[in-house]
Amino acid sequence: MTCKVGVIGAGAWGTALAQSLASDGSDVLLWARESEVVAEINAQHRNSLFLPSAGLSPTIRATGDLAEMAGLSALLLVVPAQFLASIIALLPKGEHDLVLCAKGIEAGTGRLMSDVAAAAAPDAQLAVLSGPTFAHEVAAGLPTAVTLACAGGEAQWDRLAPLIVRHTLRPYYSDDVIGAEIGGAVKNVLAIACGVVEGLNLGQNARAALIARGYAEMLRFGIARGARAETLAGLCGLGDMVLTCNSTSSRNFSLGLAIGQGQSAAAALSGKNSVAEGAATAPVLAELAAREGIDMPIVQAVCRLLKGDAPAGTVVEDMLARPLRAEQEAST
Ligand SMILES: NC(=O)C1=CN([C@@H]2O[C@H](COP(=O)(O)OP(=O)(O)OC[C@H]3O[C@@H](n4cnc5c(N)ncnc54)[C@H](O)[C@@H]3O)[C@@H](O)[C@H]2O)C=CC1
Ligand SMILES: O=C(CO)COP(=O)(O)O
Repeated sequence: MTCKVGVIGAGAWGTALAQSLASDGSDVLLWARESEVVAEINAQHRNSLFLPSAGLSPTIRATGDLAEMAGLSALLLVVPAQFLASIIALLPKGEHDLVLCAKGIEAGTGRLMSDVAAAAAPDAQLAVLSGPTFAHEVAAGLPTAVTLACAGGEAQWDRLAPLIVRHTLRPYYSDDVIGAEIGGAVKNVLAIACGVVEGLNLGQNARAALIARGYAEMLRFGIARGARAETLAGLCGLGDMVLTCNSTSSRNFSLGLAIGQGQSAAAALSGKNSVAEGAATAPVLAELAAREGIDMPIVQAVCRLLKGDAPAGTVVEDMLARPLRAEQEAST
């Protein structure tokens, strides 16, 4: 079978997406940065560094050479957000579909992933794949649904959906690329906050309040940037919050949990192979919100905790002391 789809980035999510694509016998080309990951996938059909739970299909071929991606119809970009610009600059140029799968905002520039990709690959057709998708569940073939937001509208969806859909991976169409990106980027920061609440043993009422008020922050930021509210209410926004704000399988939630239990963010993040995107996104998101006059107190509180400005208990006391306000103002 001819290979049509390439996956760039063999962390947990890129490996799981490759496994899903290969689940019907399709050939998949998977680029890994680490030579030992390339070797292990090709020889043993495993990725013990990033997704140790999964056995991989022999129709996944790993490579360390991005030039091999030339000529493929669609490339799924699954490197962490902070590395997207450097990797995309190395890709063969072309009019292929680039599907952005990282959830984050570029530190230093404040660019969304679609801004990064549009600048580096002006001829490519951009789409965003995002939703509630723990990698180990997708790799195990458990049912999962995602938003596939296509900048090129339905014509692009007609090309891409057949390449991505599988028995247990179900994409839903959207043309709201910005909404899909903002949902995924902001929920990672909110998942850190929910982990802190868990670490402090503040109870389930507090977590539910944080999810609802965090969603109001996501809406305010998203709408100010041109996202549609209904996109954020879907899989890539609220759907992904329901997953990651409630589970220690989330690296972002687990980071917050460690902070709530008294560890510094630096200690909780050190020595890890895996990424907690919210840690890099929170400061740049807070800065963008402040610059644009968008009220995001939970995001600001996460930033204080990541910087180590105050103990978690003090940050929570400050949140509780905020002036009362009307709930519905949150989404206006
Ligand atoms: N793991 C998951 O369940 C999901 C992850 N995502 C998103 O996918 C993106 C990738 O995350 P994971 O696959 O989980 O990563 P991971 O945490 O499993 O692995 C880290 C990745 O970073 C790469 N990396 C490290 N340094 C690099 C550098 N200098 N340049 C380029 N790449 C470098 C590694 O090669 C590896 O692919 C993130 O934006 C994450 O939010 C989205 C949905 C689900
Ligand atoms: O985005 C994810 C699931 O949708 C994965 O979340 P974490 O990056 O917090 O593990």
